Amino acid sequence: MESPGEFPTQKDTSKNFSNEASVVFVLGGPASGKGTQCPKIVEHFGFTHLCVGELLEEETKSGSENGKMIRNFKLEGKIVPSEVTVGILQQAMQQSENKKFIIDGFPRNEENLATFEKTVKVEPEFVLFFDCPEEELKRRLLSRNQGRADDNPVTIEKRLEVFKESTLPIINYYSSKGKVQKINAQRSVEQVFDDISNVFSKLNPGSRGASTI
Ligand SMILES: Nc1ncnc2c1ncn2[C@@H]1O[C@H](COP(=O)(O)OP(=O)(O)OP(=O)(O)O)[C@@H](O)[C@H]1O
Ligand SMILES: O=c1ccn([C@@H]2O[C@H](COP(=O)(O)O)[C@@H](O)[C@H]2O)c(=O)[nH]1
Ligand SMILES: [Mg+2]
Repeated sequence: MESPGEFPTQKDTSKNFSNEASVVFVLGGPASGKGTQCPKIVEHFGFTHLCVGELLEEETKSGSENGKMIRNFKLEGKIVPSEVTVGILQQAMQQSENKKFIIDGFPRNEENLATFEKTVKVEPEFVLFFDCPEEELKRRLLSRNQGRADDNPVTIEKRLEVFKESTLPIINYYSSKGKVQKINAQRSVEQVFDDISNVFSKLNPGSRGASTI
């Protein structure tokens, strides 16, 4: 167990966030297109994109003990402990002027969700779910070619397993609450964004104030 000093400060932000932050979670299998579509949502709908995988990647460059641990977890396709991830995410939310967030690739499992609910205390307006067949995900992962250490055949298999075992239940949980907006992600980038635009135009997230837990 690392010293508490290793973690970013986790202030109780319930007062800050409960009345002003608006959150949309963006979930889907690895390479389903989340990182391709989120900048378009930023451009057209004024959200701030927080890609949790990238925030964790930045931490690996800090040279901290947490950074080393995160690098190993990512290489093994495992989900980083929630207190670390939520600490980093919460810090990014606090530092942002904009309080409308699309949170990409989180929550990945029950522990992530429970820690976010307990700490950040913001209920997502909805979950944008990129639905894509596994064969297409594998094809995209093997041809992404962006230098990601976790885009190798062994880690890809692990990430796909973790998605099915740990993240699909989170999507099903929000689905049972009527909060999932499912997008067919196996179409062109433009067609996928057309559907996303329809969802954001219809639901207009961020317009009614925050949803608190
Ligand atoms: N609609 C699409 N059709 C075909 N290829 C796509 C589409 N959307 C994205 N891609 C390609 O698939 C690959 C993965 O996309 P992207 O990085 O956006 O996925 P991701 O969901 O963010 O993945 P990860 O969870 O691994 O970060 C990239 O090479 C991207 O160019
Ligand atoms: O909430 C999260 C998000 C990501 N991770 C780790 O990062 C990699 C890559 O994430 P992408 O969203 O696919 O870019 C993922 O495999 C996990 O190891 C995490 O632990 N928790
Ligand atoms: Mg991504």
